[in-house]
Amino acid sequence: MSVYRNAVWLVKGLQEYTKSGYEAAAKHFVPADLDVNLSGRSFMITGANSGIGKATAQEIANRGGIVHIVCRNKDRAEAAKDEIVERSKNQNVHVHIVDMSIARQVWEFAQSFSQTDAVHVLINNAGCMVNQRELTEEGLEKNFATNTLGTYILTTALIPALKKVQDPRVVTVSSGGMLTQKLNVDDLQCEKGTFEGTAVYAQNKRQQVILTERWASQHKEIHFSSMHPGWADTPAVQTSMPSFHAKMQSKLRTEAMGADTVVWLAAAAAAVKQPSGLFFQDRKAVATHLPLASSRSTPQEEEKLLAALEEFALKFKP
Ligand SMILES: NC(=O)c1ccc[n+]([C@@H]2O[C@H](COP(=O)([O-])OP(=O)(O)OC[C@H]3O[C@@H](n4cnc5c(N)ncnc54)[C@H](O)[C@@H]3O)[C@@H](O)[C@H]2O)c1
Repeated sequence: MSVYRNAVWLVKGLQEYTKSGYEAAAKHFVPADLDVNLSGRSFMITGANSGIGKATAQEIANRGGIVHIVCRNKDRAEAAKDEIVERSKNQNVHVHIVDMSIARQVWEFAQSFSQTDAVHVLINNAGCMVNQRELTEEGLEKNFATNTLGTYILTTALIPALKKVQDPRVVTVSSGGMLTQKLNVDDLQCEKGTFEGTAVYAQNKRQQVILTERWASQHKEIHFSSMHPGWADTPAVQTSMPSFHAKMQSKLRTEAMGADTVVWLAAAAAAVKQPSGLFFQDRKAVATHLPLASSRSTPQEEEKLLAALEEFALKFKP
């Protein structure tokens, strides 16, 4: 089955996820959707010192939003902030230093942030594809800790604050790669079989899509969406997938093209006219399963994922 899924997905990717796929889709965009003034609205963006996250932060700052960038490395975060401020002339850009793979840090940050600041839109963008099985200082597999557990803790910890504001939204930057995976709750720490970074990453991205659906059904006051940015030329693709990057370089999207649907979901009025919980690509809700891929999970498997994440999260709650 995985050979079938990978083959169908690659053909789809070559048509849709590339720069030409973006240009074809963009012909149907409504440009006025992003003619918005975001002053007074607060956007938290994880992993915003580079790539899609930084391009998103720039677009939001350009429209007057209050931008909170959540990054691991202080120097890189400050440099990104300076660039965003310089280009947008918007001084309302704030840096927060958090390692999203360390559950305790994510908890502490979310709790202290919600005591002092408001958040209207949370953008879960930070992500990684670590190709060897590596453990965090808390003993968790690093891809899972960053992509799934970090996203889970930050989102659930901010839900009470999101419920206090007007038009709250959560956008999670997943990946079309998740289409190759069926949810697997039996090996969240990747202890069984051979470790393959791309598959582990895609499994985490599937988990993000399921979390988005679950959160949408549990918290009706908040608009949740997950999305695929397409294949964009970013540091993550250059370092984690060097041979894919070398082969595809001329066909990859720019970072701004990758960020377009994130910005649209975070800022456009049209986005919240769509139901909550869907998966987007190029400003359109798209299927979360390939045809005949047998990748659907049962409600019991999804409940098991949520219960496991809750258990991990509570273990590290300060
Ligand atoms: N570029 C693509 O083609 C593509 C395709 C599908 C999905 N994505 C997703 O887009 C998102 C952004 O990736 P990108 O391609 O812009 O790459 P990127 O490397 O530029 O961005 C990833 C960001 O996440 C940050 N990050 C990683 N681990 C972190 C941690 N532990 N704590 C805090 N921050 C951390 C990085 O520092 C970086 O700023 C990711 O979630 C990625 O999975 C990208």
